[in-house]
Amino acid sequence: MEGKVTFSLHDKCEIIESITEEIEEFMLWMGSFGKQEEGGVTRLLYSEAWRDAQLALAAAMEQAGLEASFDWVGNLFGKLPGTETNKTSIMTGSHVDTVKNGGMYDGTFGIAAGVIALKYLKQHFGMPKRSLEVVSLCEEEGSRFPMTYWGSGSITGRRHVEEIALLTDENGISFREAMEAAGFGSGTLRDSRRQDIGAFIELHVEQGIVLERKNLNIGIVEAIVGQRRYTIEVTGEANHAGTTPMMWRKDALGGASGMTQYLLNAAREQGAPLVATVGRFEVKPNVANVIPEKVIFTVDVRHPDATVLETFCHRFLTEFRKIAEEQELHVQTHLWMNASPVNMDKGLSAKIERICKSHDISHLSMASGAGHDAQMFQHICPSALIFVPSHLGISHSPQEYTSPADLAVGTAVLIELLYLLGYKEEEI
Ligand SMILES: NC(=O)NC(NC(N)=O)C(=O)[O-]
Ligand SMILES: [Zn+2]
Ligand SMILES: [Zn+2]
Repeated sequence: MEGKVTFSLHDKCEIIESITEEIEEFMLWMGSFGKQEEGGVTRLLYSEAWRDAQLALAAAMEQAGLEASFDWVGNLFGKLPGTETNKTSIMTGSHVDTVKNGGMYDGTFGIAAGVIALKYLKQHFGMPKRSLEVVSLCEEEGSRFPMTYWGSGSITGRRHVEEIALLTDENGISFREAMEAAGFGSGTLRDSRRQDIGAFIELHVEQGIVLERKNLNIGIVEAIVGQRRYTIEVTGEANHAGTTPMMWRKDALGGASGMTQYLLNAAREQGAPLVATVGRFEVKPNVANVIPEKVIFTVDVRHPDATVLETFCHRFLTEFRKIAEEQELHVQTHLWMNASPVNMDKGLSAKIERICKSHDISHLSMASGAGHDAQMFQHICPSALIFVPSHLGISHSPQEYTSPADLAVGTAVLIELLYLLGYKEEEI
């Protein structure tokens, strides 16, 4: 194979043409696992839909000529073993889990593109010198349990089994129980921690509107924002809605809504790029004629600067305590996600830029306001994050959409990058 084929603009067009339909079909097929009546996709970690998707993906990987295997937590790998066995692996992929009633592309695209890229490379160039792997990461979103990056975190040593011991989902099912019911967390599977990854490349939909507005094909991510998530529990006193005068109530919802208003106003005041979200809000007992006894809600705050993020969080937590005290409520705050801002690898990003330039693919260096598995990998190896446009900038919604043509351009860039690293042994 050596020297037989080199990439050129002509080849790139051919690649795009030959994979456009394939990627579209793959995406639609994956979107059928966890398809909701409301139109979106729900694949929560270790659920039936999640398991069906992982098992079907394993079969698809084998069909594509890859060696498929699972690790202890349920990450799925498809490997094209390198002929030079002493070299570290080049890994690509993304997460298979979704938010509740989310889109078809978030996470899934990076896996689909990885499988198609490796299949293409094997068919056209045979076995690589350096092992190439595609990974379908078991969890990233934190949608079922208060735990994010469980897949990439387990591989990179940033998440540990002790952390899941006390976690339960909203139905009271424990993390352990769910993991074992799905067939994972057992001794027969190989340990998730990896020390042999030379580079990680994630292809993902932008989930924002920048690329589409600017009419560009590719985003090369320079940095990912820092992100914190809290669960806030406000406790008051349940009492009769008719007989309890307003000034003698301990209304948990009154307090929680004041906290929410404070948070959102403070975020607006602070201005971009800071963002704050209350995405979950649970009232107990949630009955019309009972003063709410308890409210549990989540806070998600993001900013690219760690100090600004820290200062803002300190400010709203102090105010939450003040509001609780004034209204004779009890407030408990639990920080369960604290991801620092991360810069992606400059060398890999420069390579991606070079590929785009050489093929006249329009591109932009940009920041990511969403969290990504690539930020976990960047802690252990050079990692890159490549975006393709999201139509109307909508994500975490059934309306999420990227055209097959845009997906194919991203996949073609991935193919070339993997080719350079795996077959041409370009230095990382
Ligand atoms: N790409 C994502 O949608 N990531 C999401 N999930 C995490 N873990 O950051 C998020 O909320 O940004
Ligand atoms: Zn997401
Ligand atoms: Zn994602």
